[in-house]
Amino acid sequence: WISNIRVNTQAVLKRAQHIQGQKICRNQWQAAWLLKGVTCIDLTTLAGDDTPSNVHRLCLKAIQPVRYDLLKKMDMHNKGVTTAAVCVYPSRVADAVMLLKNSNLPVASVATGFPAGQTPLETRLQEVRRAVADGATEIDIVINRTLALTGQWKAMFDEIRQFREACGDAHMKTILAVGELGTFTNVYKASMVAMMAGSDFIKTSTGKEAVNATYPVAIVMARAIRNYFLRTGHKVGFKPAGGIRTAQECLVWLALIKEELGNDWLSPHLFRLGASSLLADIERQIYHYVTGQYAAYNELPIA
Ligand SMILES: O=C[C@H](O)COP(=O)(O)O
Repeated sequence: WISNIRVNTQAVLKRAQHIQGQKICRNQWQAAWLLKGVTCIDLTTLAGDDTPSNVHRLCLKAIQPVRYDLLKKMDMHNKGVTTAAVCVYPSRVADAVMLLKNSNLPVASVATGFPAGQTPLETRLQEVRRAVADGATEIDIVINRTLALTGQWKAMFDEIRQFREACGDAHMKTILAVGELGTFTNVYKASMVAMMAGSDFIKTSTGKEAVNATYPVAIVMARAIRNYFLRTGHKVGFKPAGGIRTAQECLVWLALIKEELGNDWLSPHLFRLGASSLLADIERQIYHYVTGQYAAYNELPIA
């Protein structure tokens, strides 16, 4: 069944163009959608120079993602607006868990040889177990692109099953690294295999490939999620990640999810935006909505 899957490229591109070209909502509707976007962000730092202190700062930003006075002006100060999670490298999980221990915010860890996934299987499994032991309740694994590109779907399924087992109760998000899969057909197949192997979410990219989250690829993955739901009754989440930086892009992503998957997916349980610098622009747009002016850089703490 997996081998017979084919994707109509032209239809995908046309649909993506249509969604991208739609008018964006304005004023209070835009502010409300942007706040919804904030609650779906996996606030991320995945850099070689990460330290306990920049992870601490990230966690504080995740707890209070938009300035209190701005939320108060919108009567949203007591609605518990936080990001969905923070996402870090395995070595920084303990730092994030310590800072977030009094909040409900989950810590997500990338694992399995992120971003390339080119370490031995046992090392990748060990990395998952270690991140879970340190307190991560969400694990973002990367698939083995070698297996996908050589059509070894059953072997890929078996690997992801092992990651699933290593995750235990932690939610597993499976990163397809779509920019390295070559074709939409491979993206659809990889999505299906990842869902069949027990992924809670499928995620587009690591943020480290040359091409990351694009709207056409999102259409392909969303259709796979929808078809999987129709076949099994099981809802799998979707996480675009990599290169998502502006409030405008956030609005397009939300519109795409609403149209392709429906309102059930418009919640952090089933939708995440993986981003390291998107929040700053959203907060800037909210500042503009509330005050009528654009903020100077010193007026908004950096995410
Ligand atoms: O998983 C999240 C991505 O690595 C974030 O990518 P970004 O730094 O381009 O926002």
